[in-house]
Amino acid sequence: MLVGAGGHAKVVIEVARAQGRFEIVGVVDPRPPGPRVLGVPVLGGDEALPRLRADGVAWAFVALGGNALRERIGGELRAAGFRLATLVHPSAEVMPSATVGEGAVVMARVAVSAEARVDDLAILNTGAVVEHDNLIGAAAHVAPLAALAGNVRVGARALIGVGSAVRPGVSVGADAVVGAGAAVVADVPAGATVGGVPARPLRARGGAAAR
Ligand SMILES: CC(=O)SCCNC(=O)CCNC(=O)[C@H](O)C(C)(C)COP(=O)(O)OP(=O)(O)OC[C@H]1O[C@@H](n2cnc3c(N)ncnc32)[C@H](O)[C@@H]1OP(=O)(O)O
Repeated sequence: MLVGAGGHAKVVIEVARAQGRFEIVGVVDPRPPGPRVLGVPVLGGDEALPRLRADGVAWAFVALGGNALRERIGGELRAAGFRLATLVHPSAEVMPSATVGEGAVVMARVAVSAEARVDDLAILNTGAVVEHDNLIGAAAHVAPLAALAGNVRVGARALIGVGSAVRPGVSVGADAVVGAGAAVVADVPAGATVGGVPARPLRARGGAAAR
């Protein structure tokens, strides 16, 4: 069962189908765009969760792009007795010494290198490169084609924007945002928004949709 019926959920459904480990019985979303998402039925809003658990649905996945929201809903699902699935597209390369946490998704053509650690509820989006010894914090999001060199640390709920690059050994703090196309050459404080080449603090206006 998935929580969320938006664009991110569509990709998650495709990844789950390609992986072939889980049968998706339905989607839960209080404001779905329609009765089905890629053919998967919408089963209702949050009120449907206890019934699904009672009916024997054991596994859940939070298919929501917002990092803080995904972390919160993941905690609520666990408290309600669900286990969080780990979804990995078959075209992704996850080296044997790397680990990927519960509730995390690894999209198509992602590379996760030696001894990288990807914590629970993280998103590694299409084509991202997570090099050796990286630590990707809980509910962080590495967007499509972002490249993290060796020994990079990404804090919980941080967003590494599409197509950005992060220098070896750099730490990006919790809840920070790295803008699309940035080159991050120095540590980013928790909660900061940076962008550009090299990345500098931005006076971001905070549009949630842009994230
Ligand atoms: C499958 C998927 O879609 S996954 C989606 C992953 N999401 C992303 O990668 C999104 C990353 N987000 C961004 O890059 C956003 O532009 C943000 C978060 C950096 C800023 O967004 P907002 O807070 O809405 O800021 P806004 O667009 O109003 O721009 C504020 C200023 O920063 C500048 N700016 C915005 N983004 C960037 C950027 N990536 N690099 C450099 N400068 C930027 C703007 O030009 C503007 O400058 P000005 O004040 O001189 O006019």
